[in-house]
Amino acid sequence: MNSEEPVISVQGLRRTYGTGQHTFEAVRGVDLSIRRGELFALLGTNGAGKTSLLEIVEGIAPATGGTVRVFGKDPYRERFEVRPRTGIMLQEAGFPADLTTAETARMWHGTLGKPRPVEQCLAMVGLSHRSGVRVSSLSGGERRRLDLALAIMGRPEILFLDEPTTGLDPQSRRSAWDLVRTLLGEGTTVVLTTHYLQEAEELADRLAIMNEGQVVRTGTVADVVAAEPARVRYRTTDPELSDPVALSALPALTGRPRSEATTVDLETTDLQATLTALLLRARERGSALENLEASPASLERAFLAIAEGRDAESVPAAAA
Ligand SMILES: Nc1ncnc2c1ncn2[C@@H]1O[C@H](COP(=O)(O)OP(=O)(O)OP(=O)(O)O)[C@@H](O)[C@H]1O
Repeated sequence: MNSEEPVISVQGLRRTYGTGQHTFEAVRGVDLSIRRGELFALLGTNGAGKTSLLEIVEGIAPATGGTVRVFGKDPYRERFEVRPRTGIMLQEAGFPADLTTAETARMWHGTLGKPRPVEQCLAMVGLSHRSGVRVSSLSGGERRRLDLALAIMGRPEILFLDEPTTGLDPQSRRSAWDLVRTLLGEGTTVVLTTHYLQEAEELADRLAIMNEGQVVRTGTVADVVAAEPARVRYRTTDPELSDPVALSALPALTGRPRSEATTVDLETTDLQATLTALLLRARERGSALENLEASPASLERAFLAIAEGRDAESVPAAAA
């Protein structure tokens, strides 16, 4: 395999659950390309299809349609070649409850080719002091960390992390991020799903946002944020500064200005240009812009716009 080729390549991927009249298409034609050594984050609302997609890429389930290649191979049909090179942390692991942390780790260790030592893995996730404790007595966050320890034990070239930090306290979450950064530094490719947008902002080289089984946005965090407008809001009693038609001449607006009672909302692709023109106009007229708020675009806003069906690219630009 050429080193320039993506380590994961997904084309036209579909996954349907059920048969006959009761089918549900959870993944509806997804294309993705993930490069060696990057962290790729998969974001989306509950039920968007992230896990359904990941399970196919992980080789756990077959695709209903389309193609997936991991290291240039089919991860489901050629599972025995692909699986030893990957590490998977599922949303729920299901360990035998009566084994201790160390026994669980040793059991998993025995199934791997060139594993990291058990003690090293437990230390990497901060669980050394819980080695002798039964899994049933671990806290939810400690179980997530044990999951992570097992996922990295086989020195995977690709690590799949499905909501790895759910249930972790803020300090443990940051420790997990540090561990992921260390693994990235060693050349590991990481595919992450998360509902913590800050996690994606901190870690992701590139990301995709899924909605209703499709990828609706992909790129770096900066690319995705750039597609989302900034917002300006103020209150005024000046009819000229609250008239949507008069305001439409302001530069860089996306969508039509909205005015309700005395509150005005604007969206812009260039916050500075719009604000400058607006403030000059207010000064010329001797009018006050009360409670003036200007908020730049963010990943959270881009996500919410997609989740609420207000996808930025589908909003028509205002007439200049
Ligand atoms: N075995 C199944 N049979 C039928 N429908 C399923 C099955 N598994 C998942 N689904 C449906 O497929 C859709 C996608 O589910 P999936 O778990 O992939 O979403 P997700 O993006 O991972 O969500 P979450 O963020 O909540 O984990 C959901 O509507 C879900 O109800």
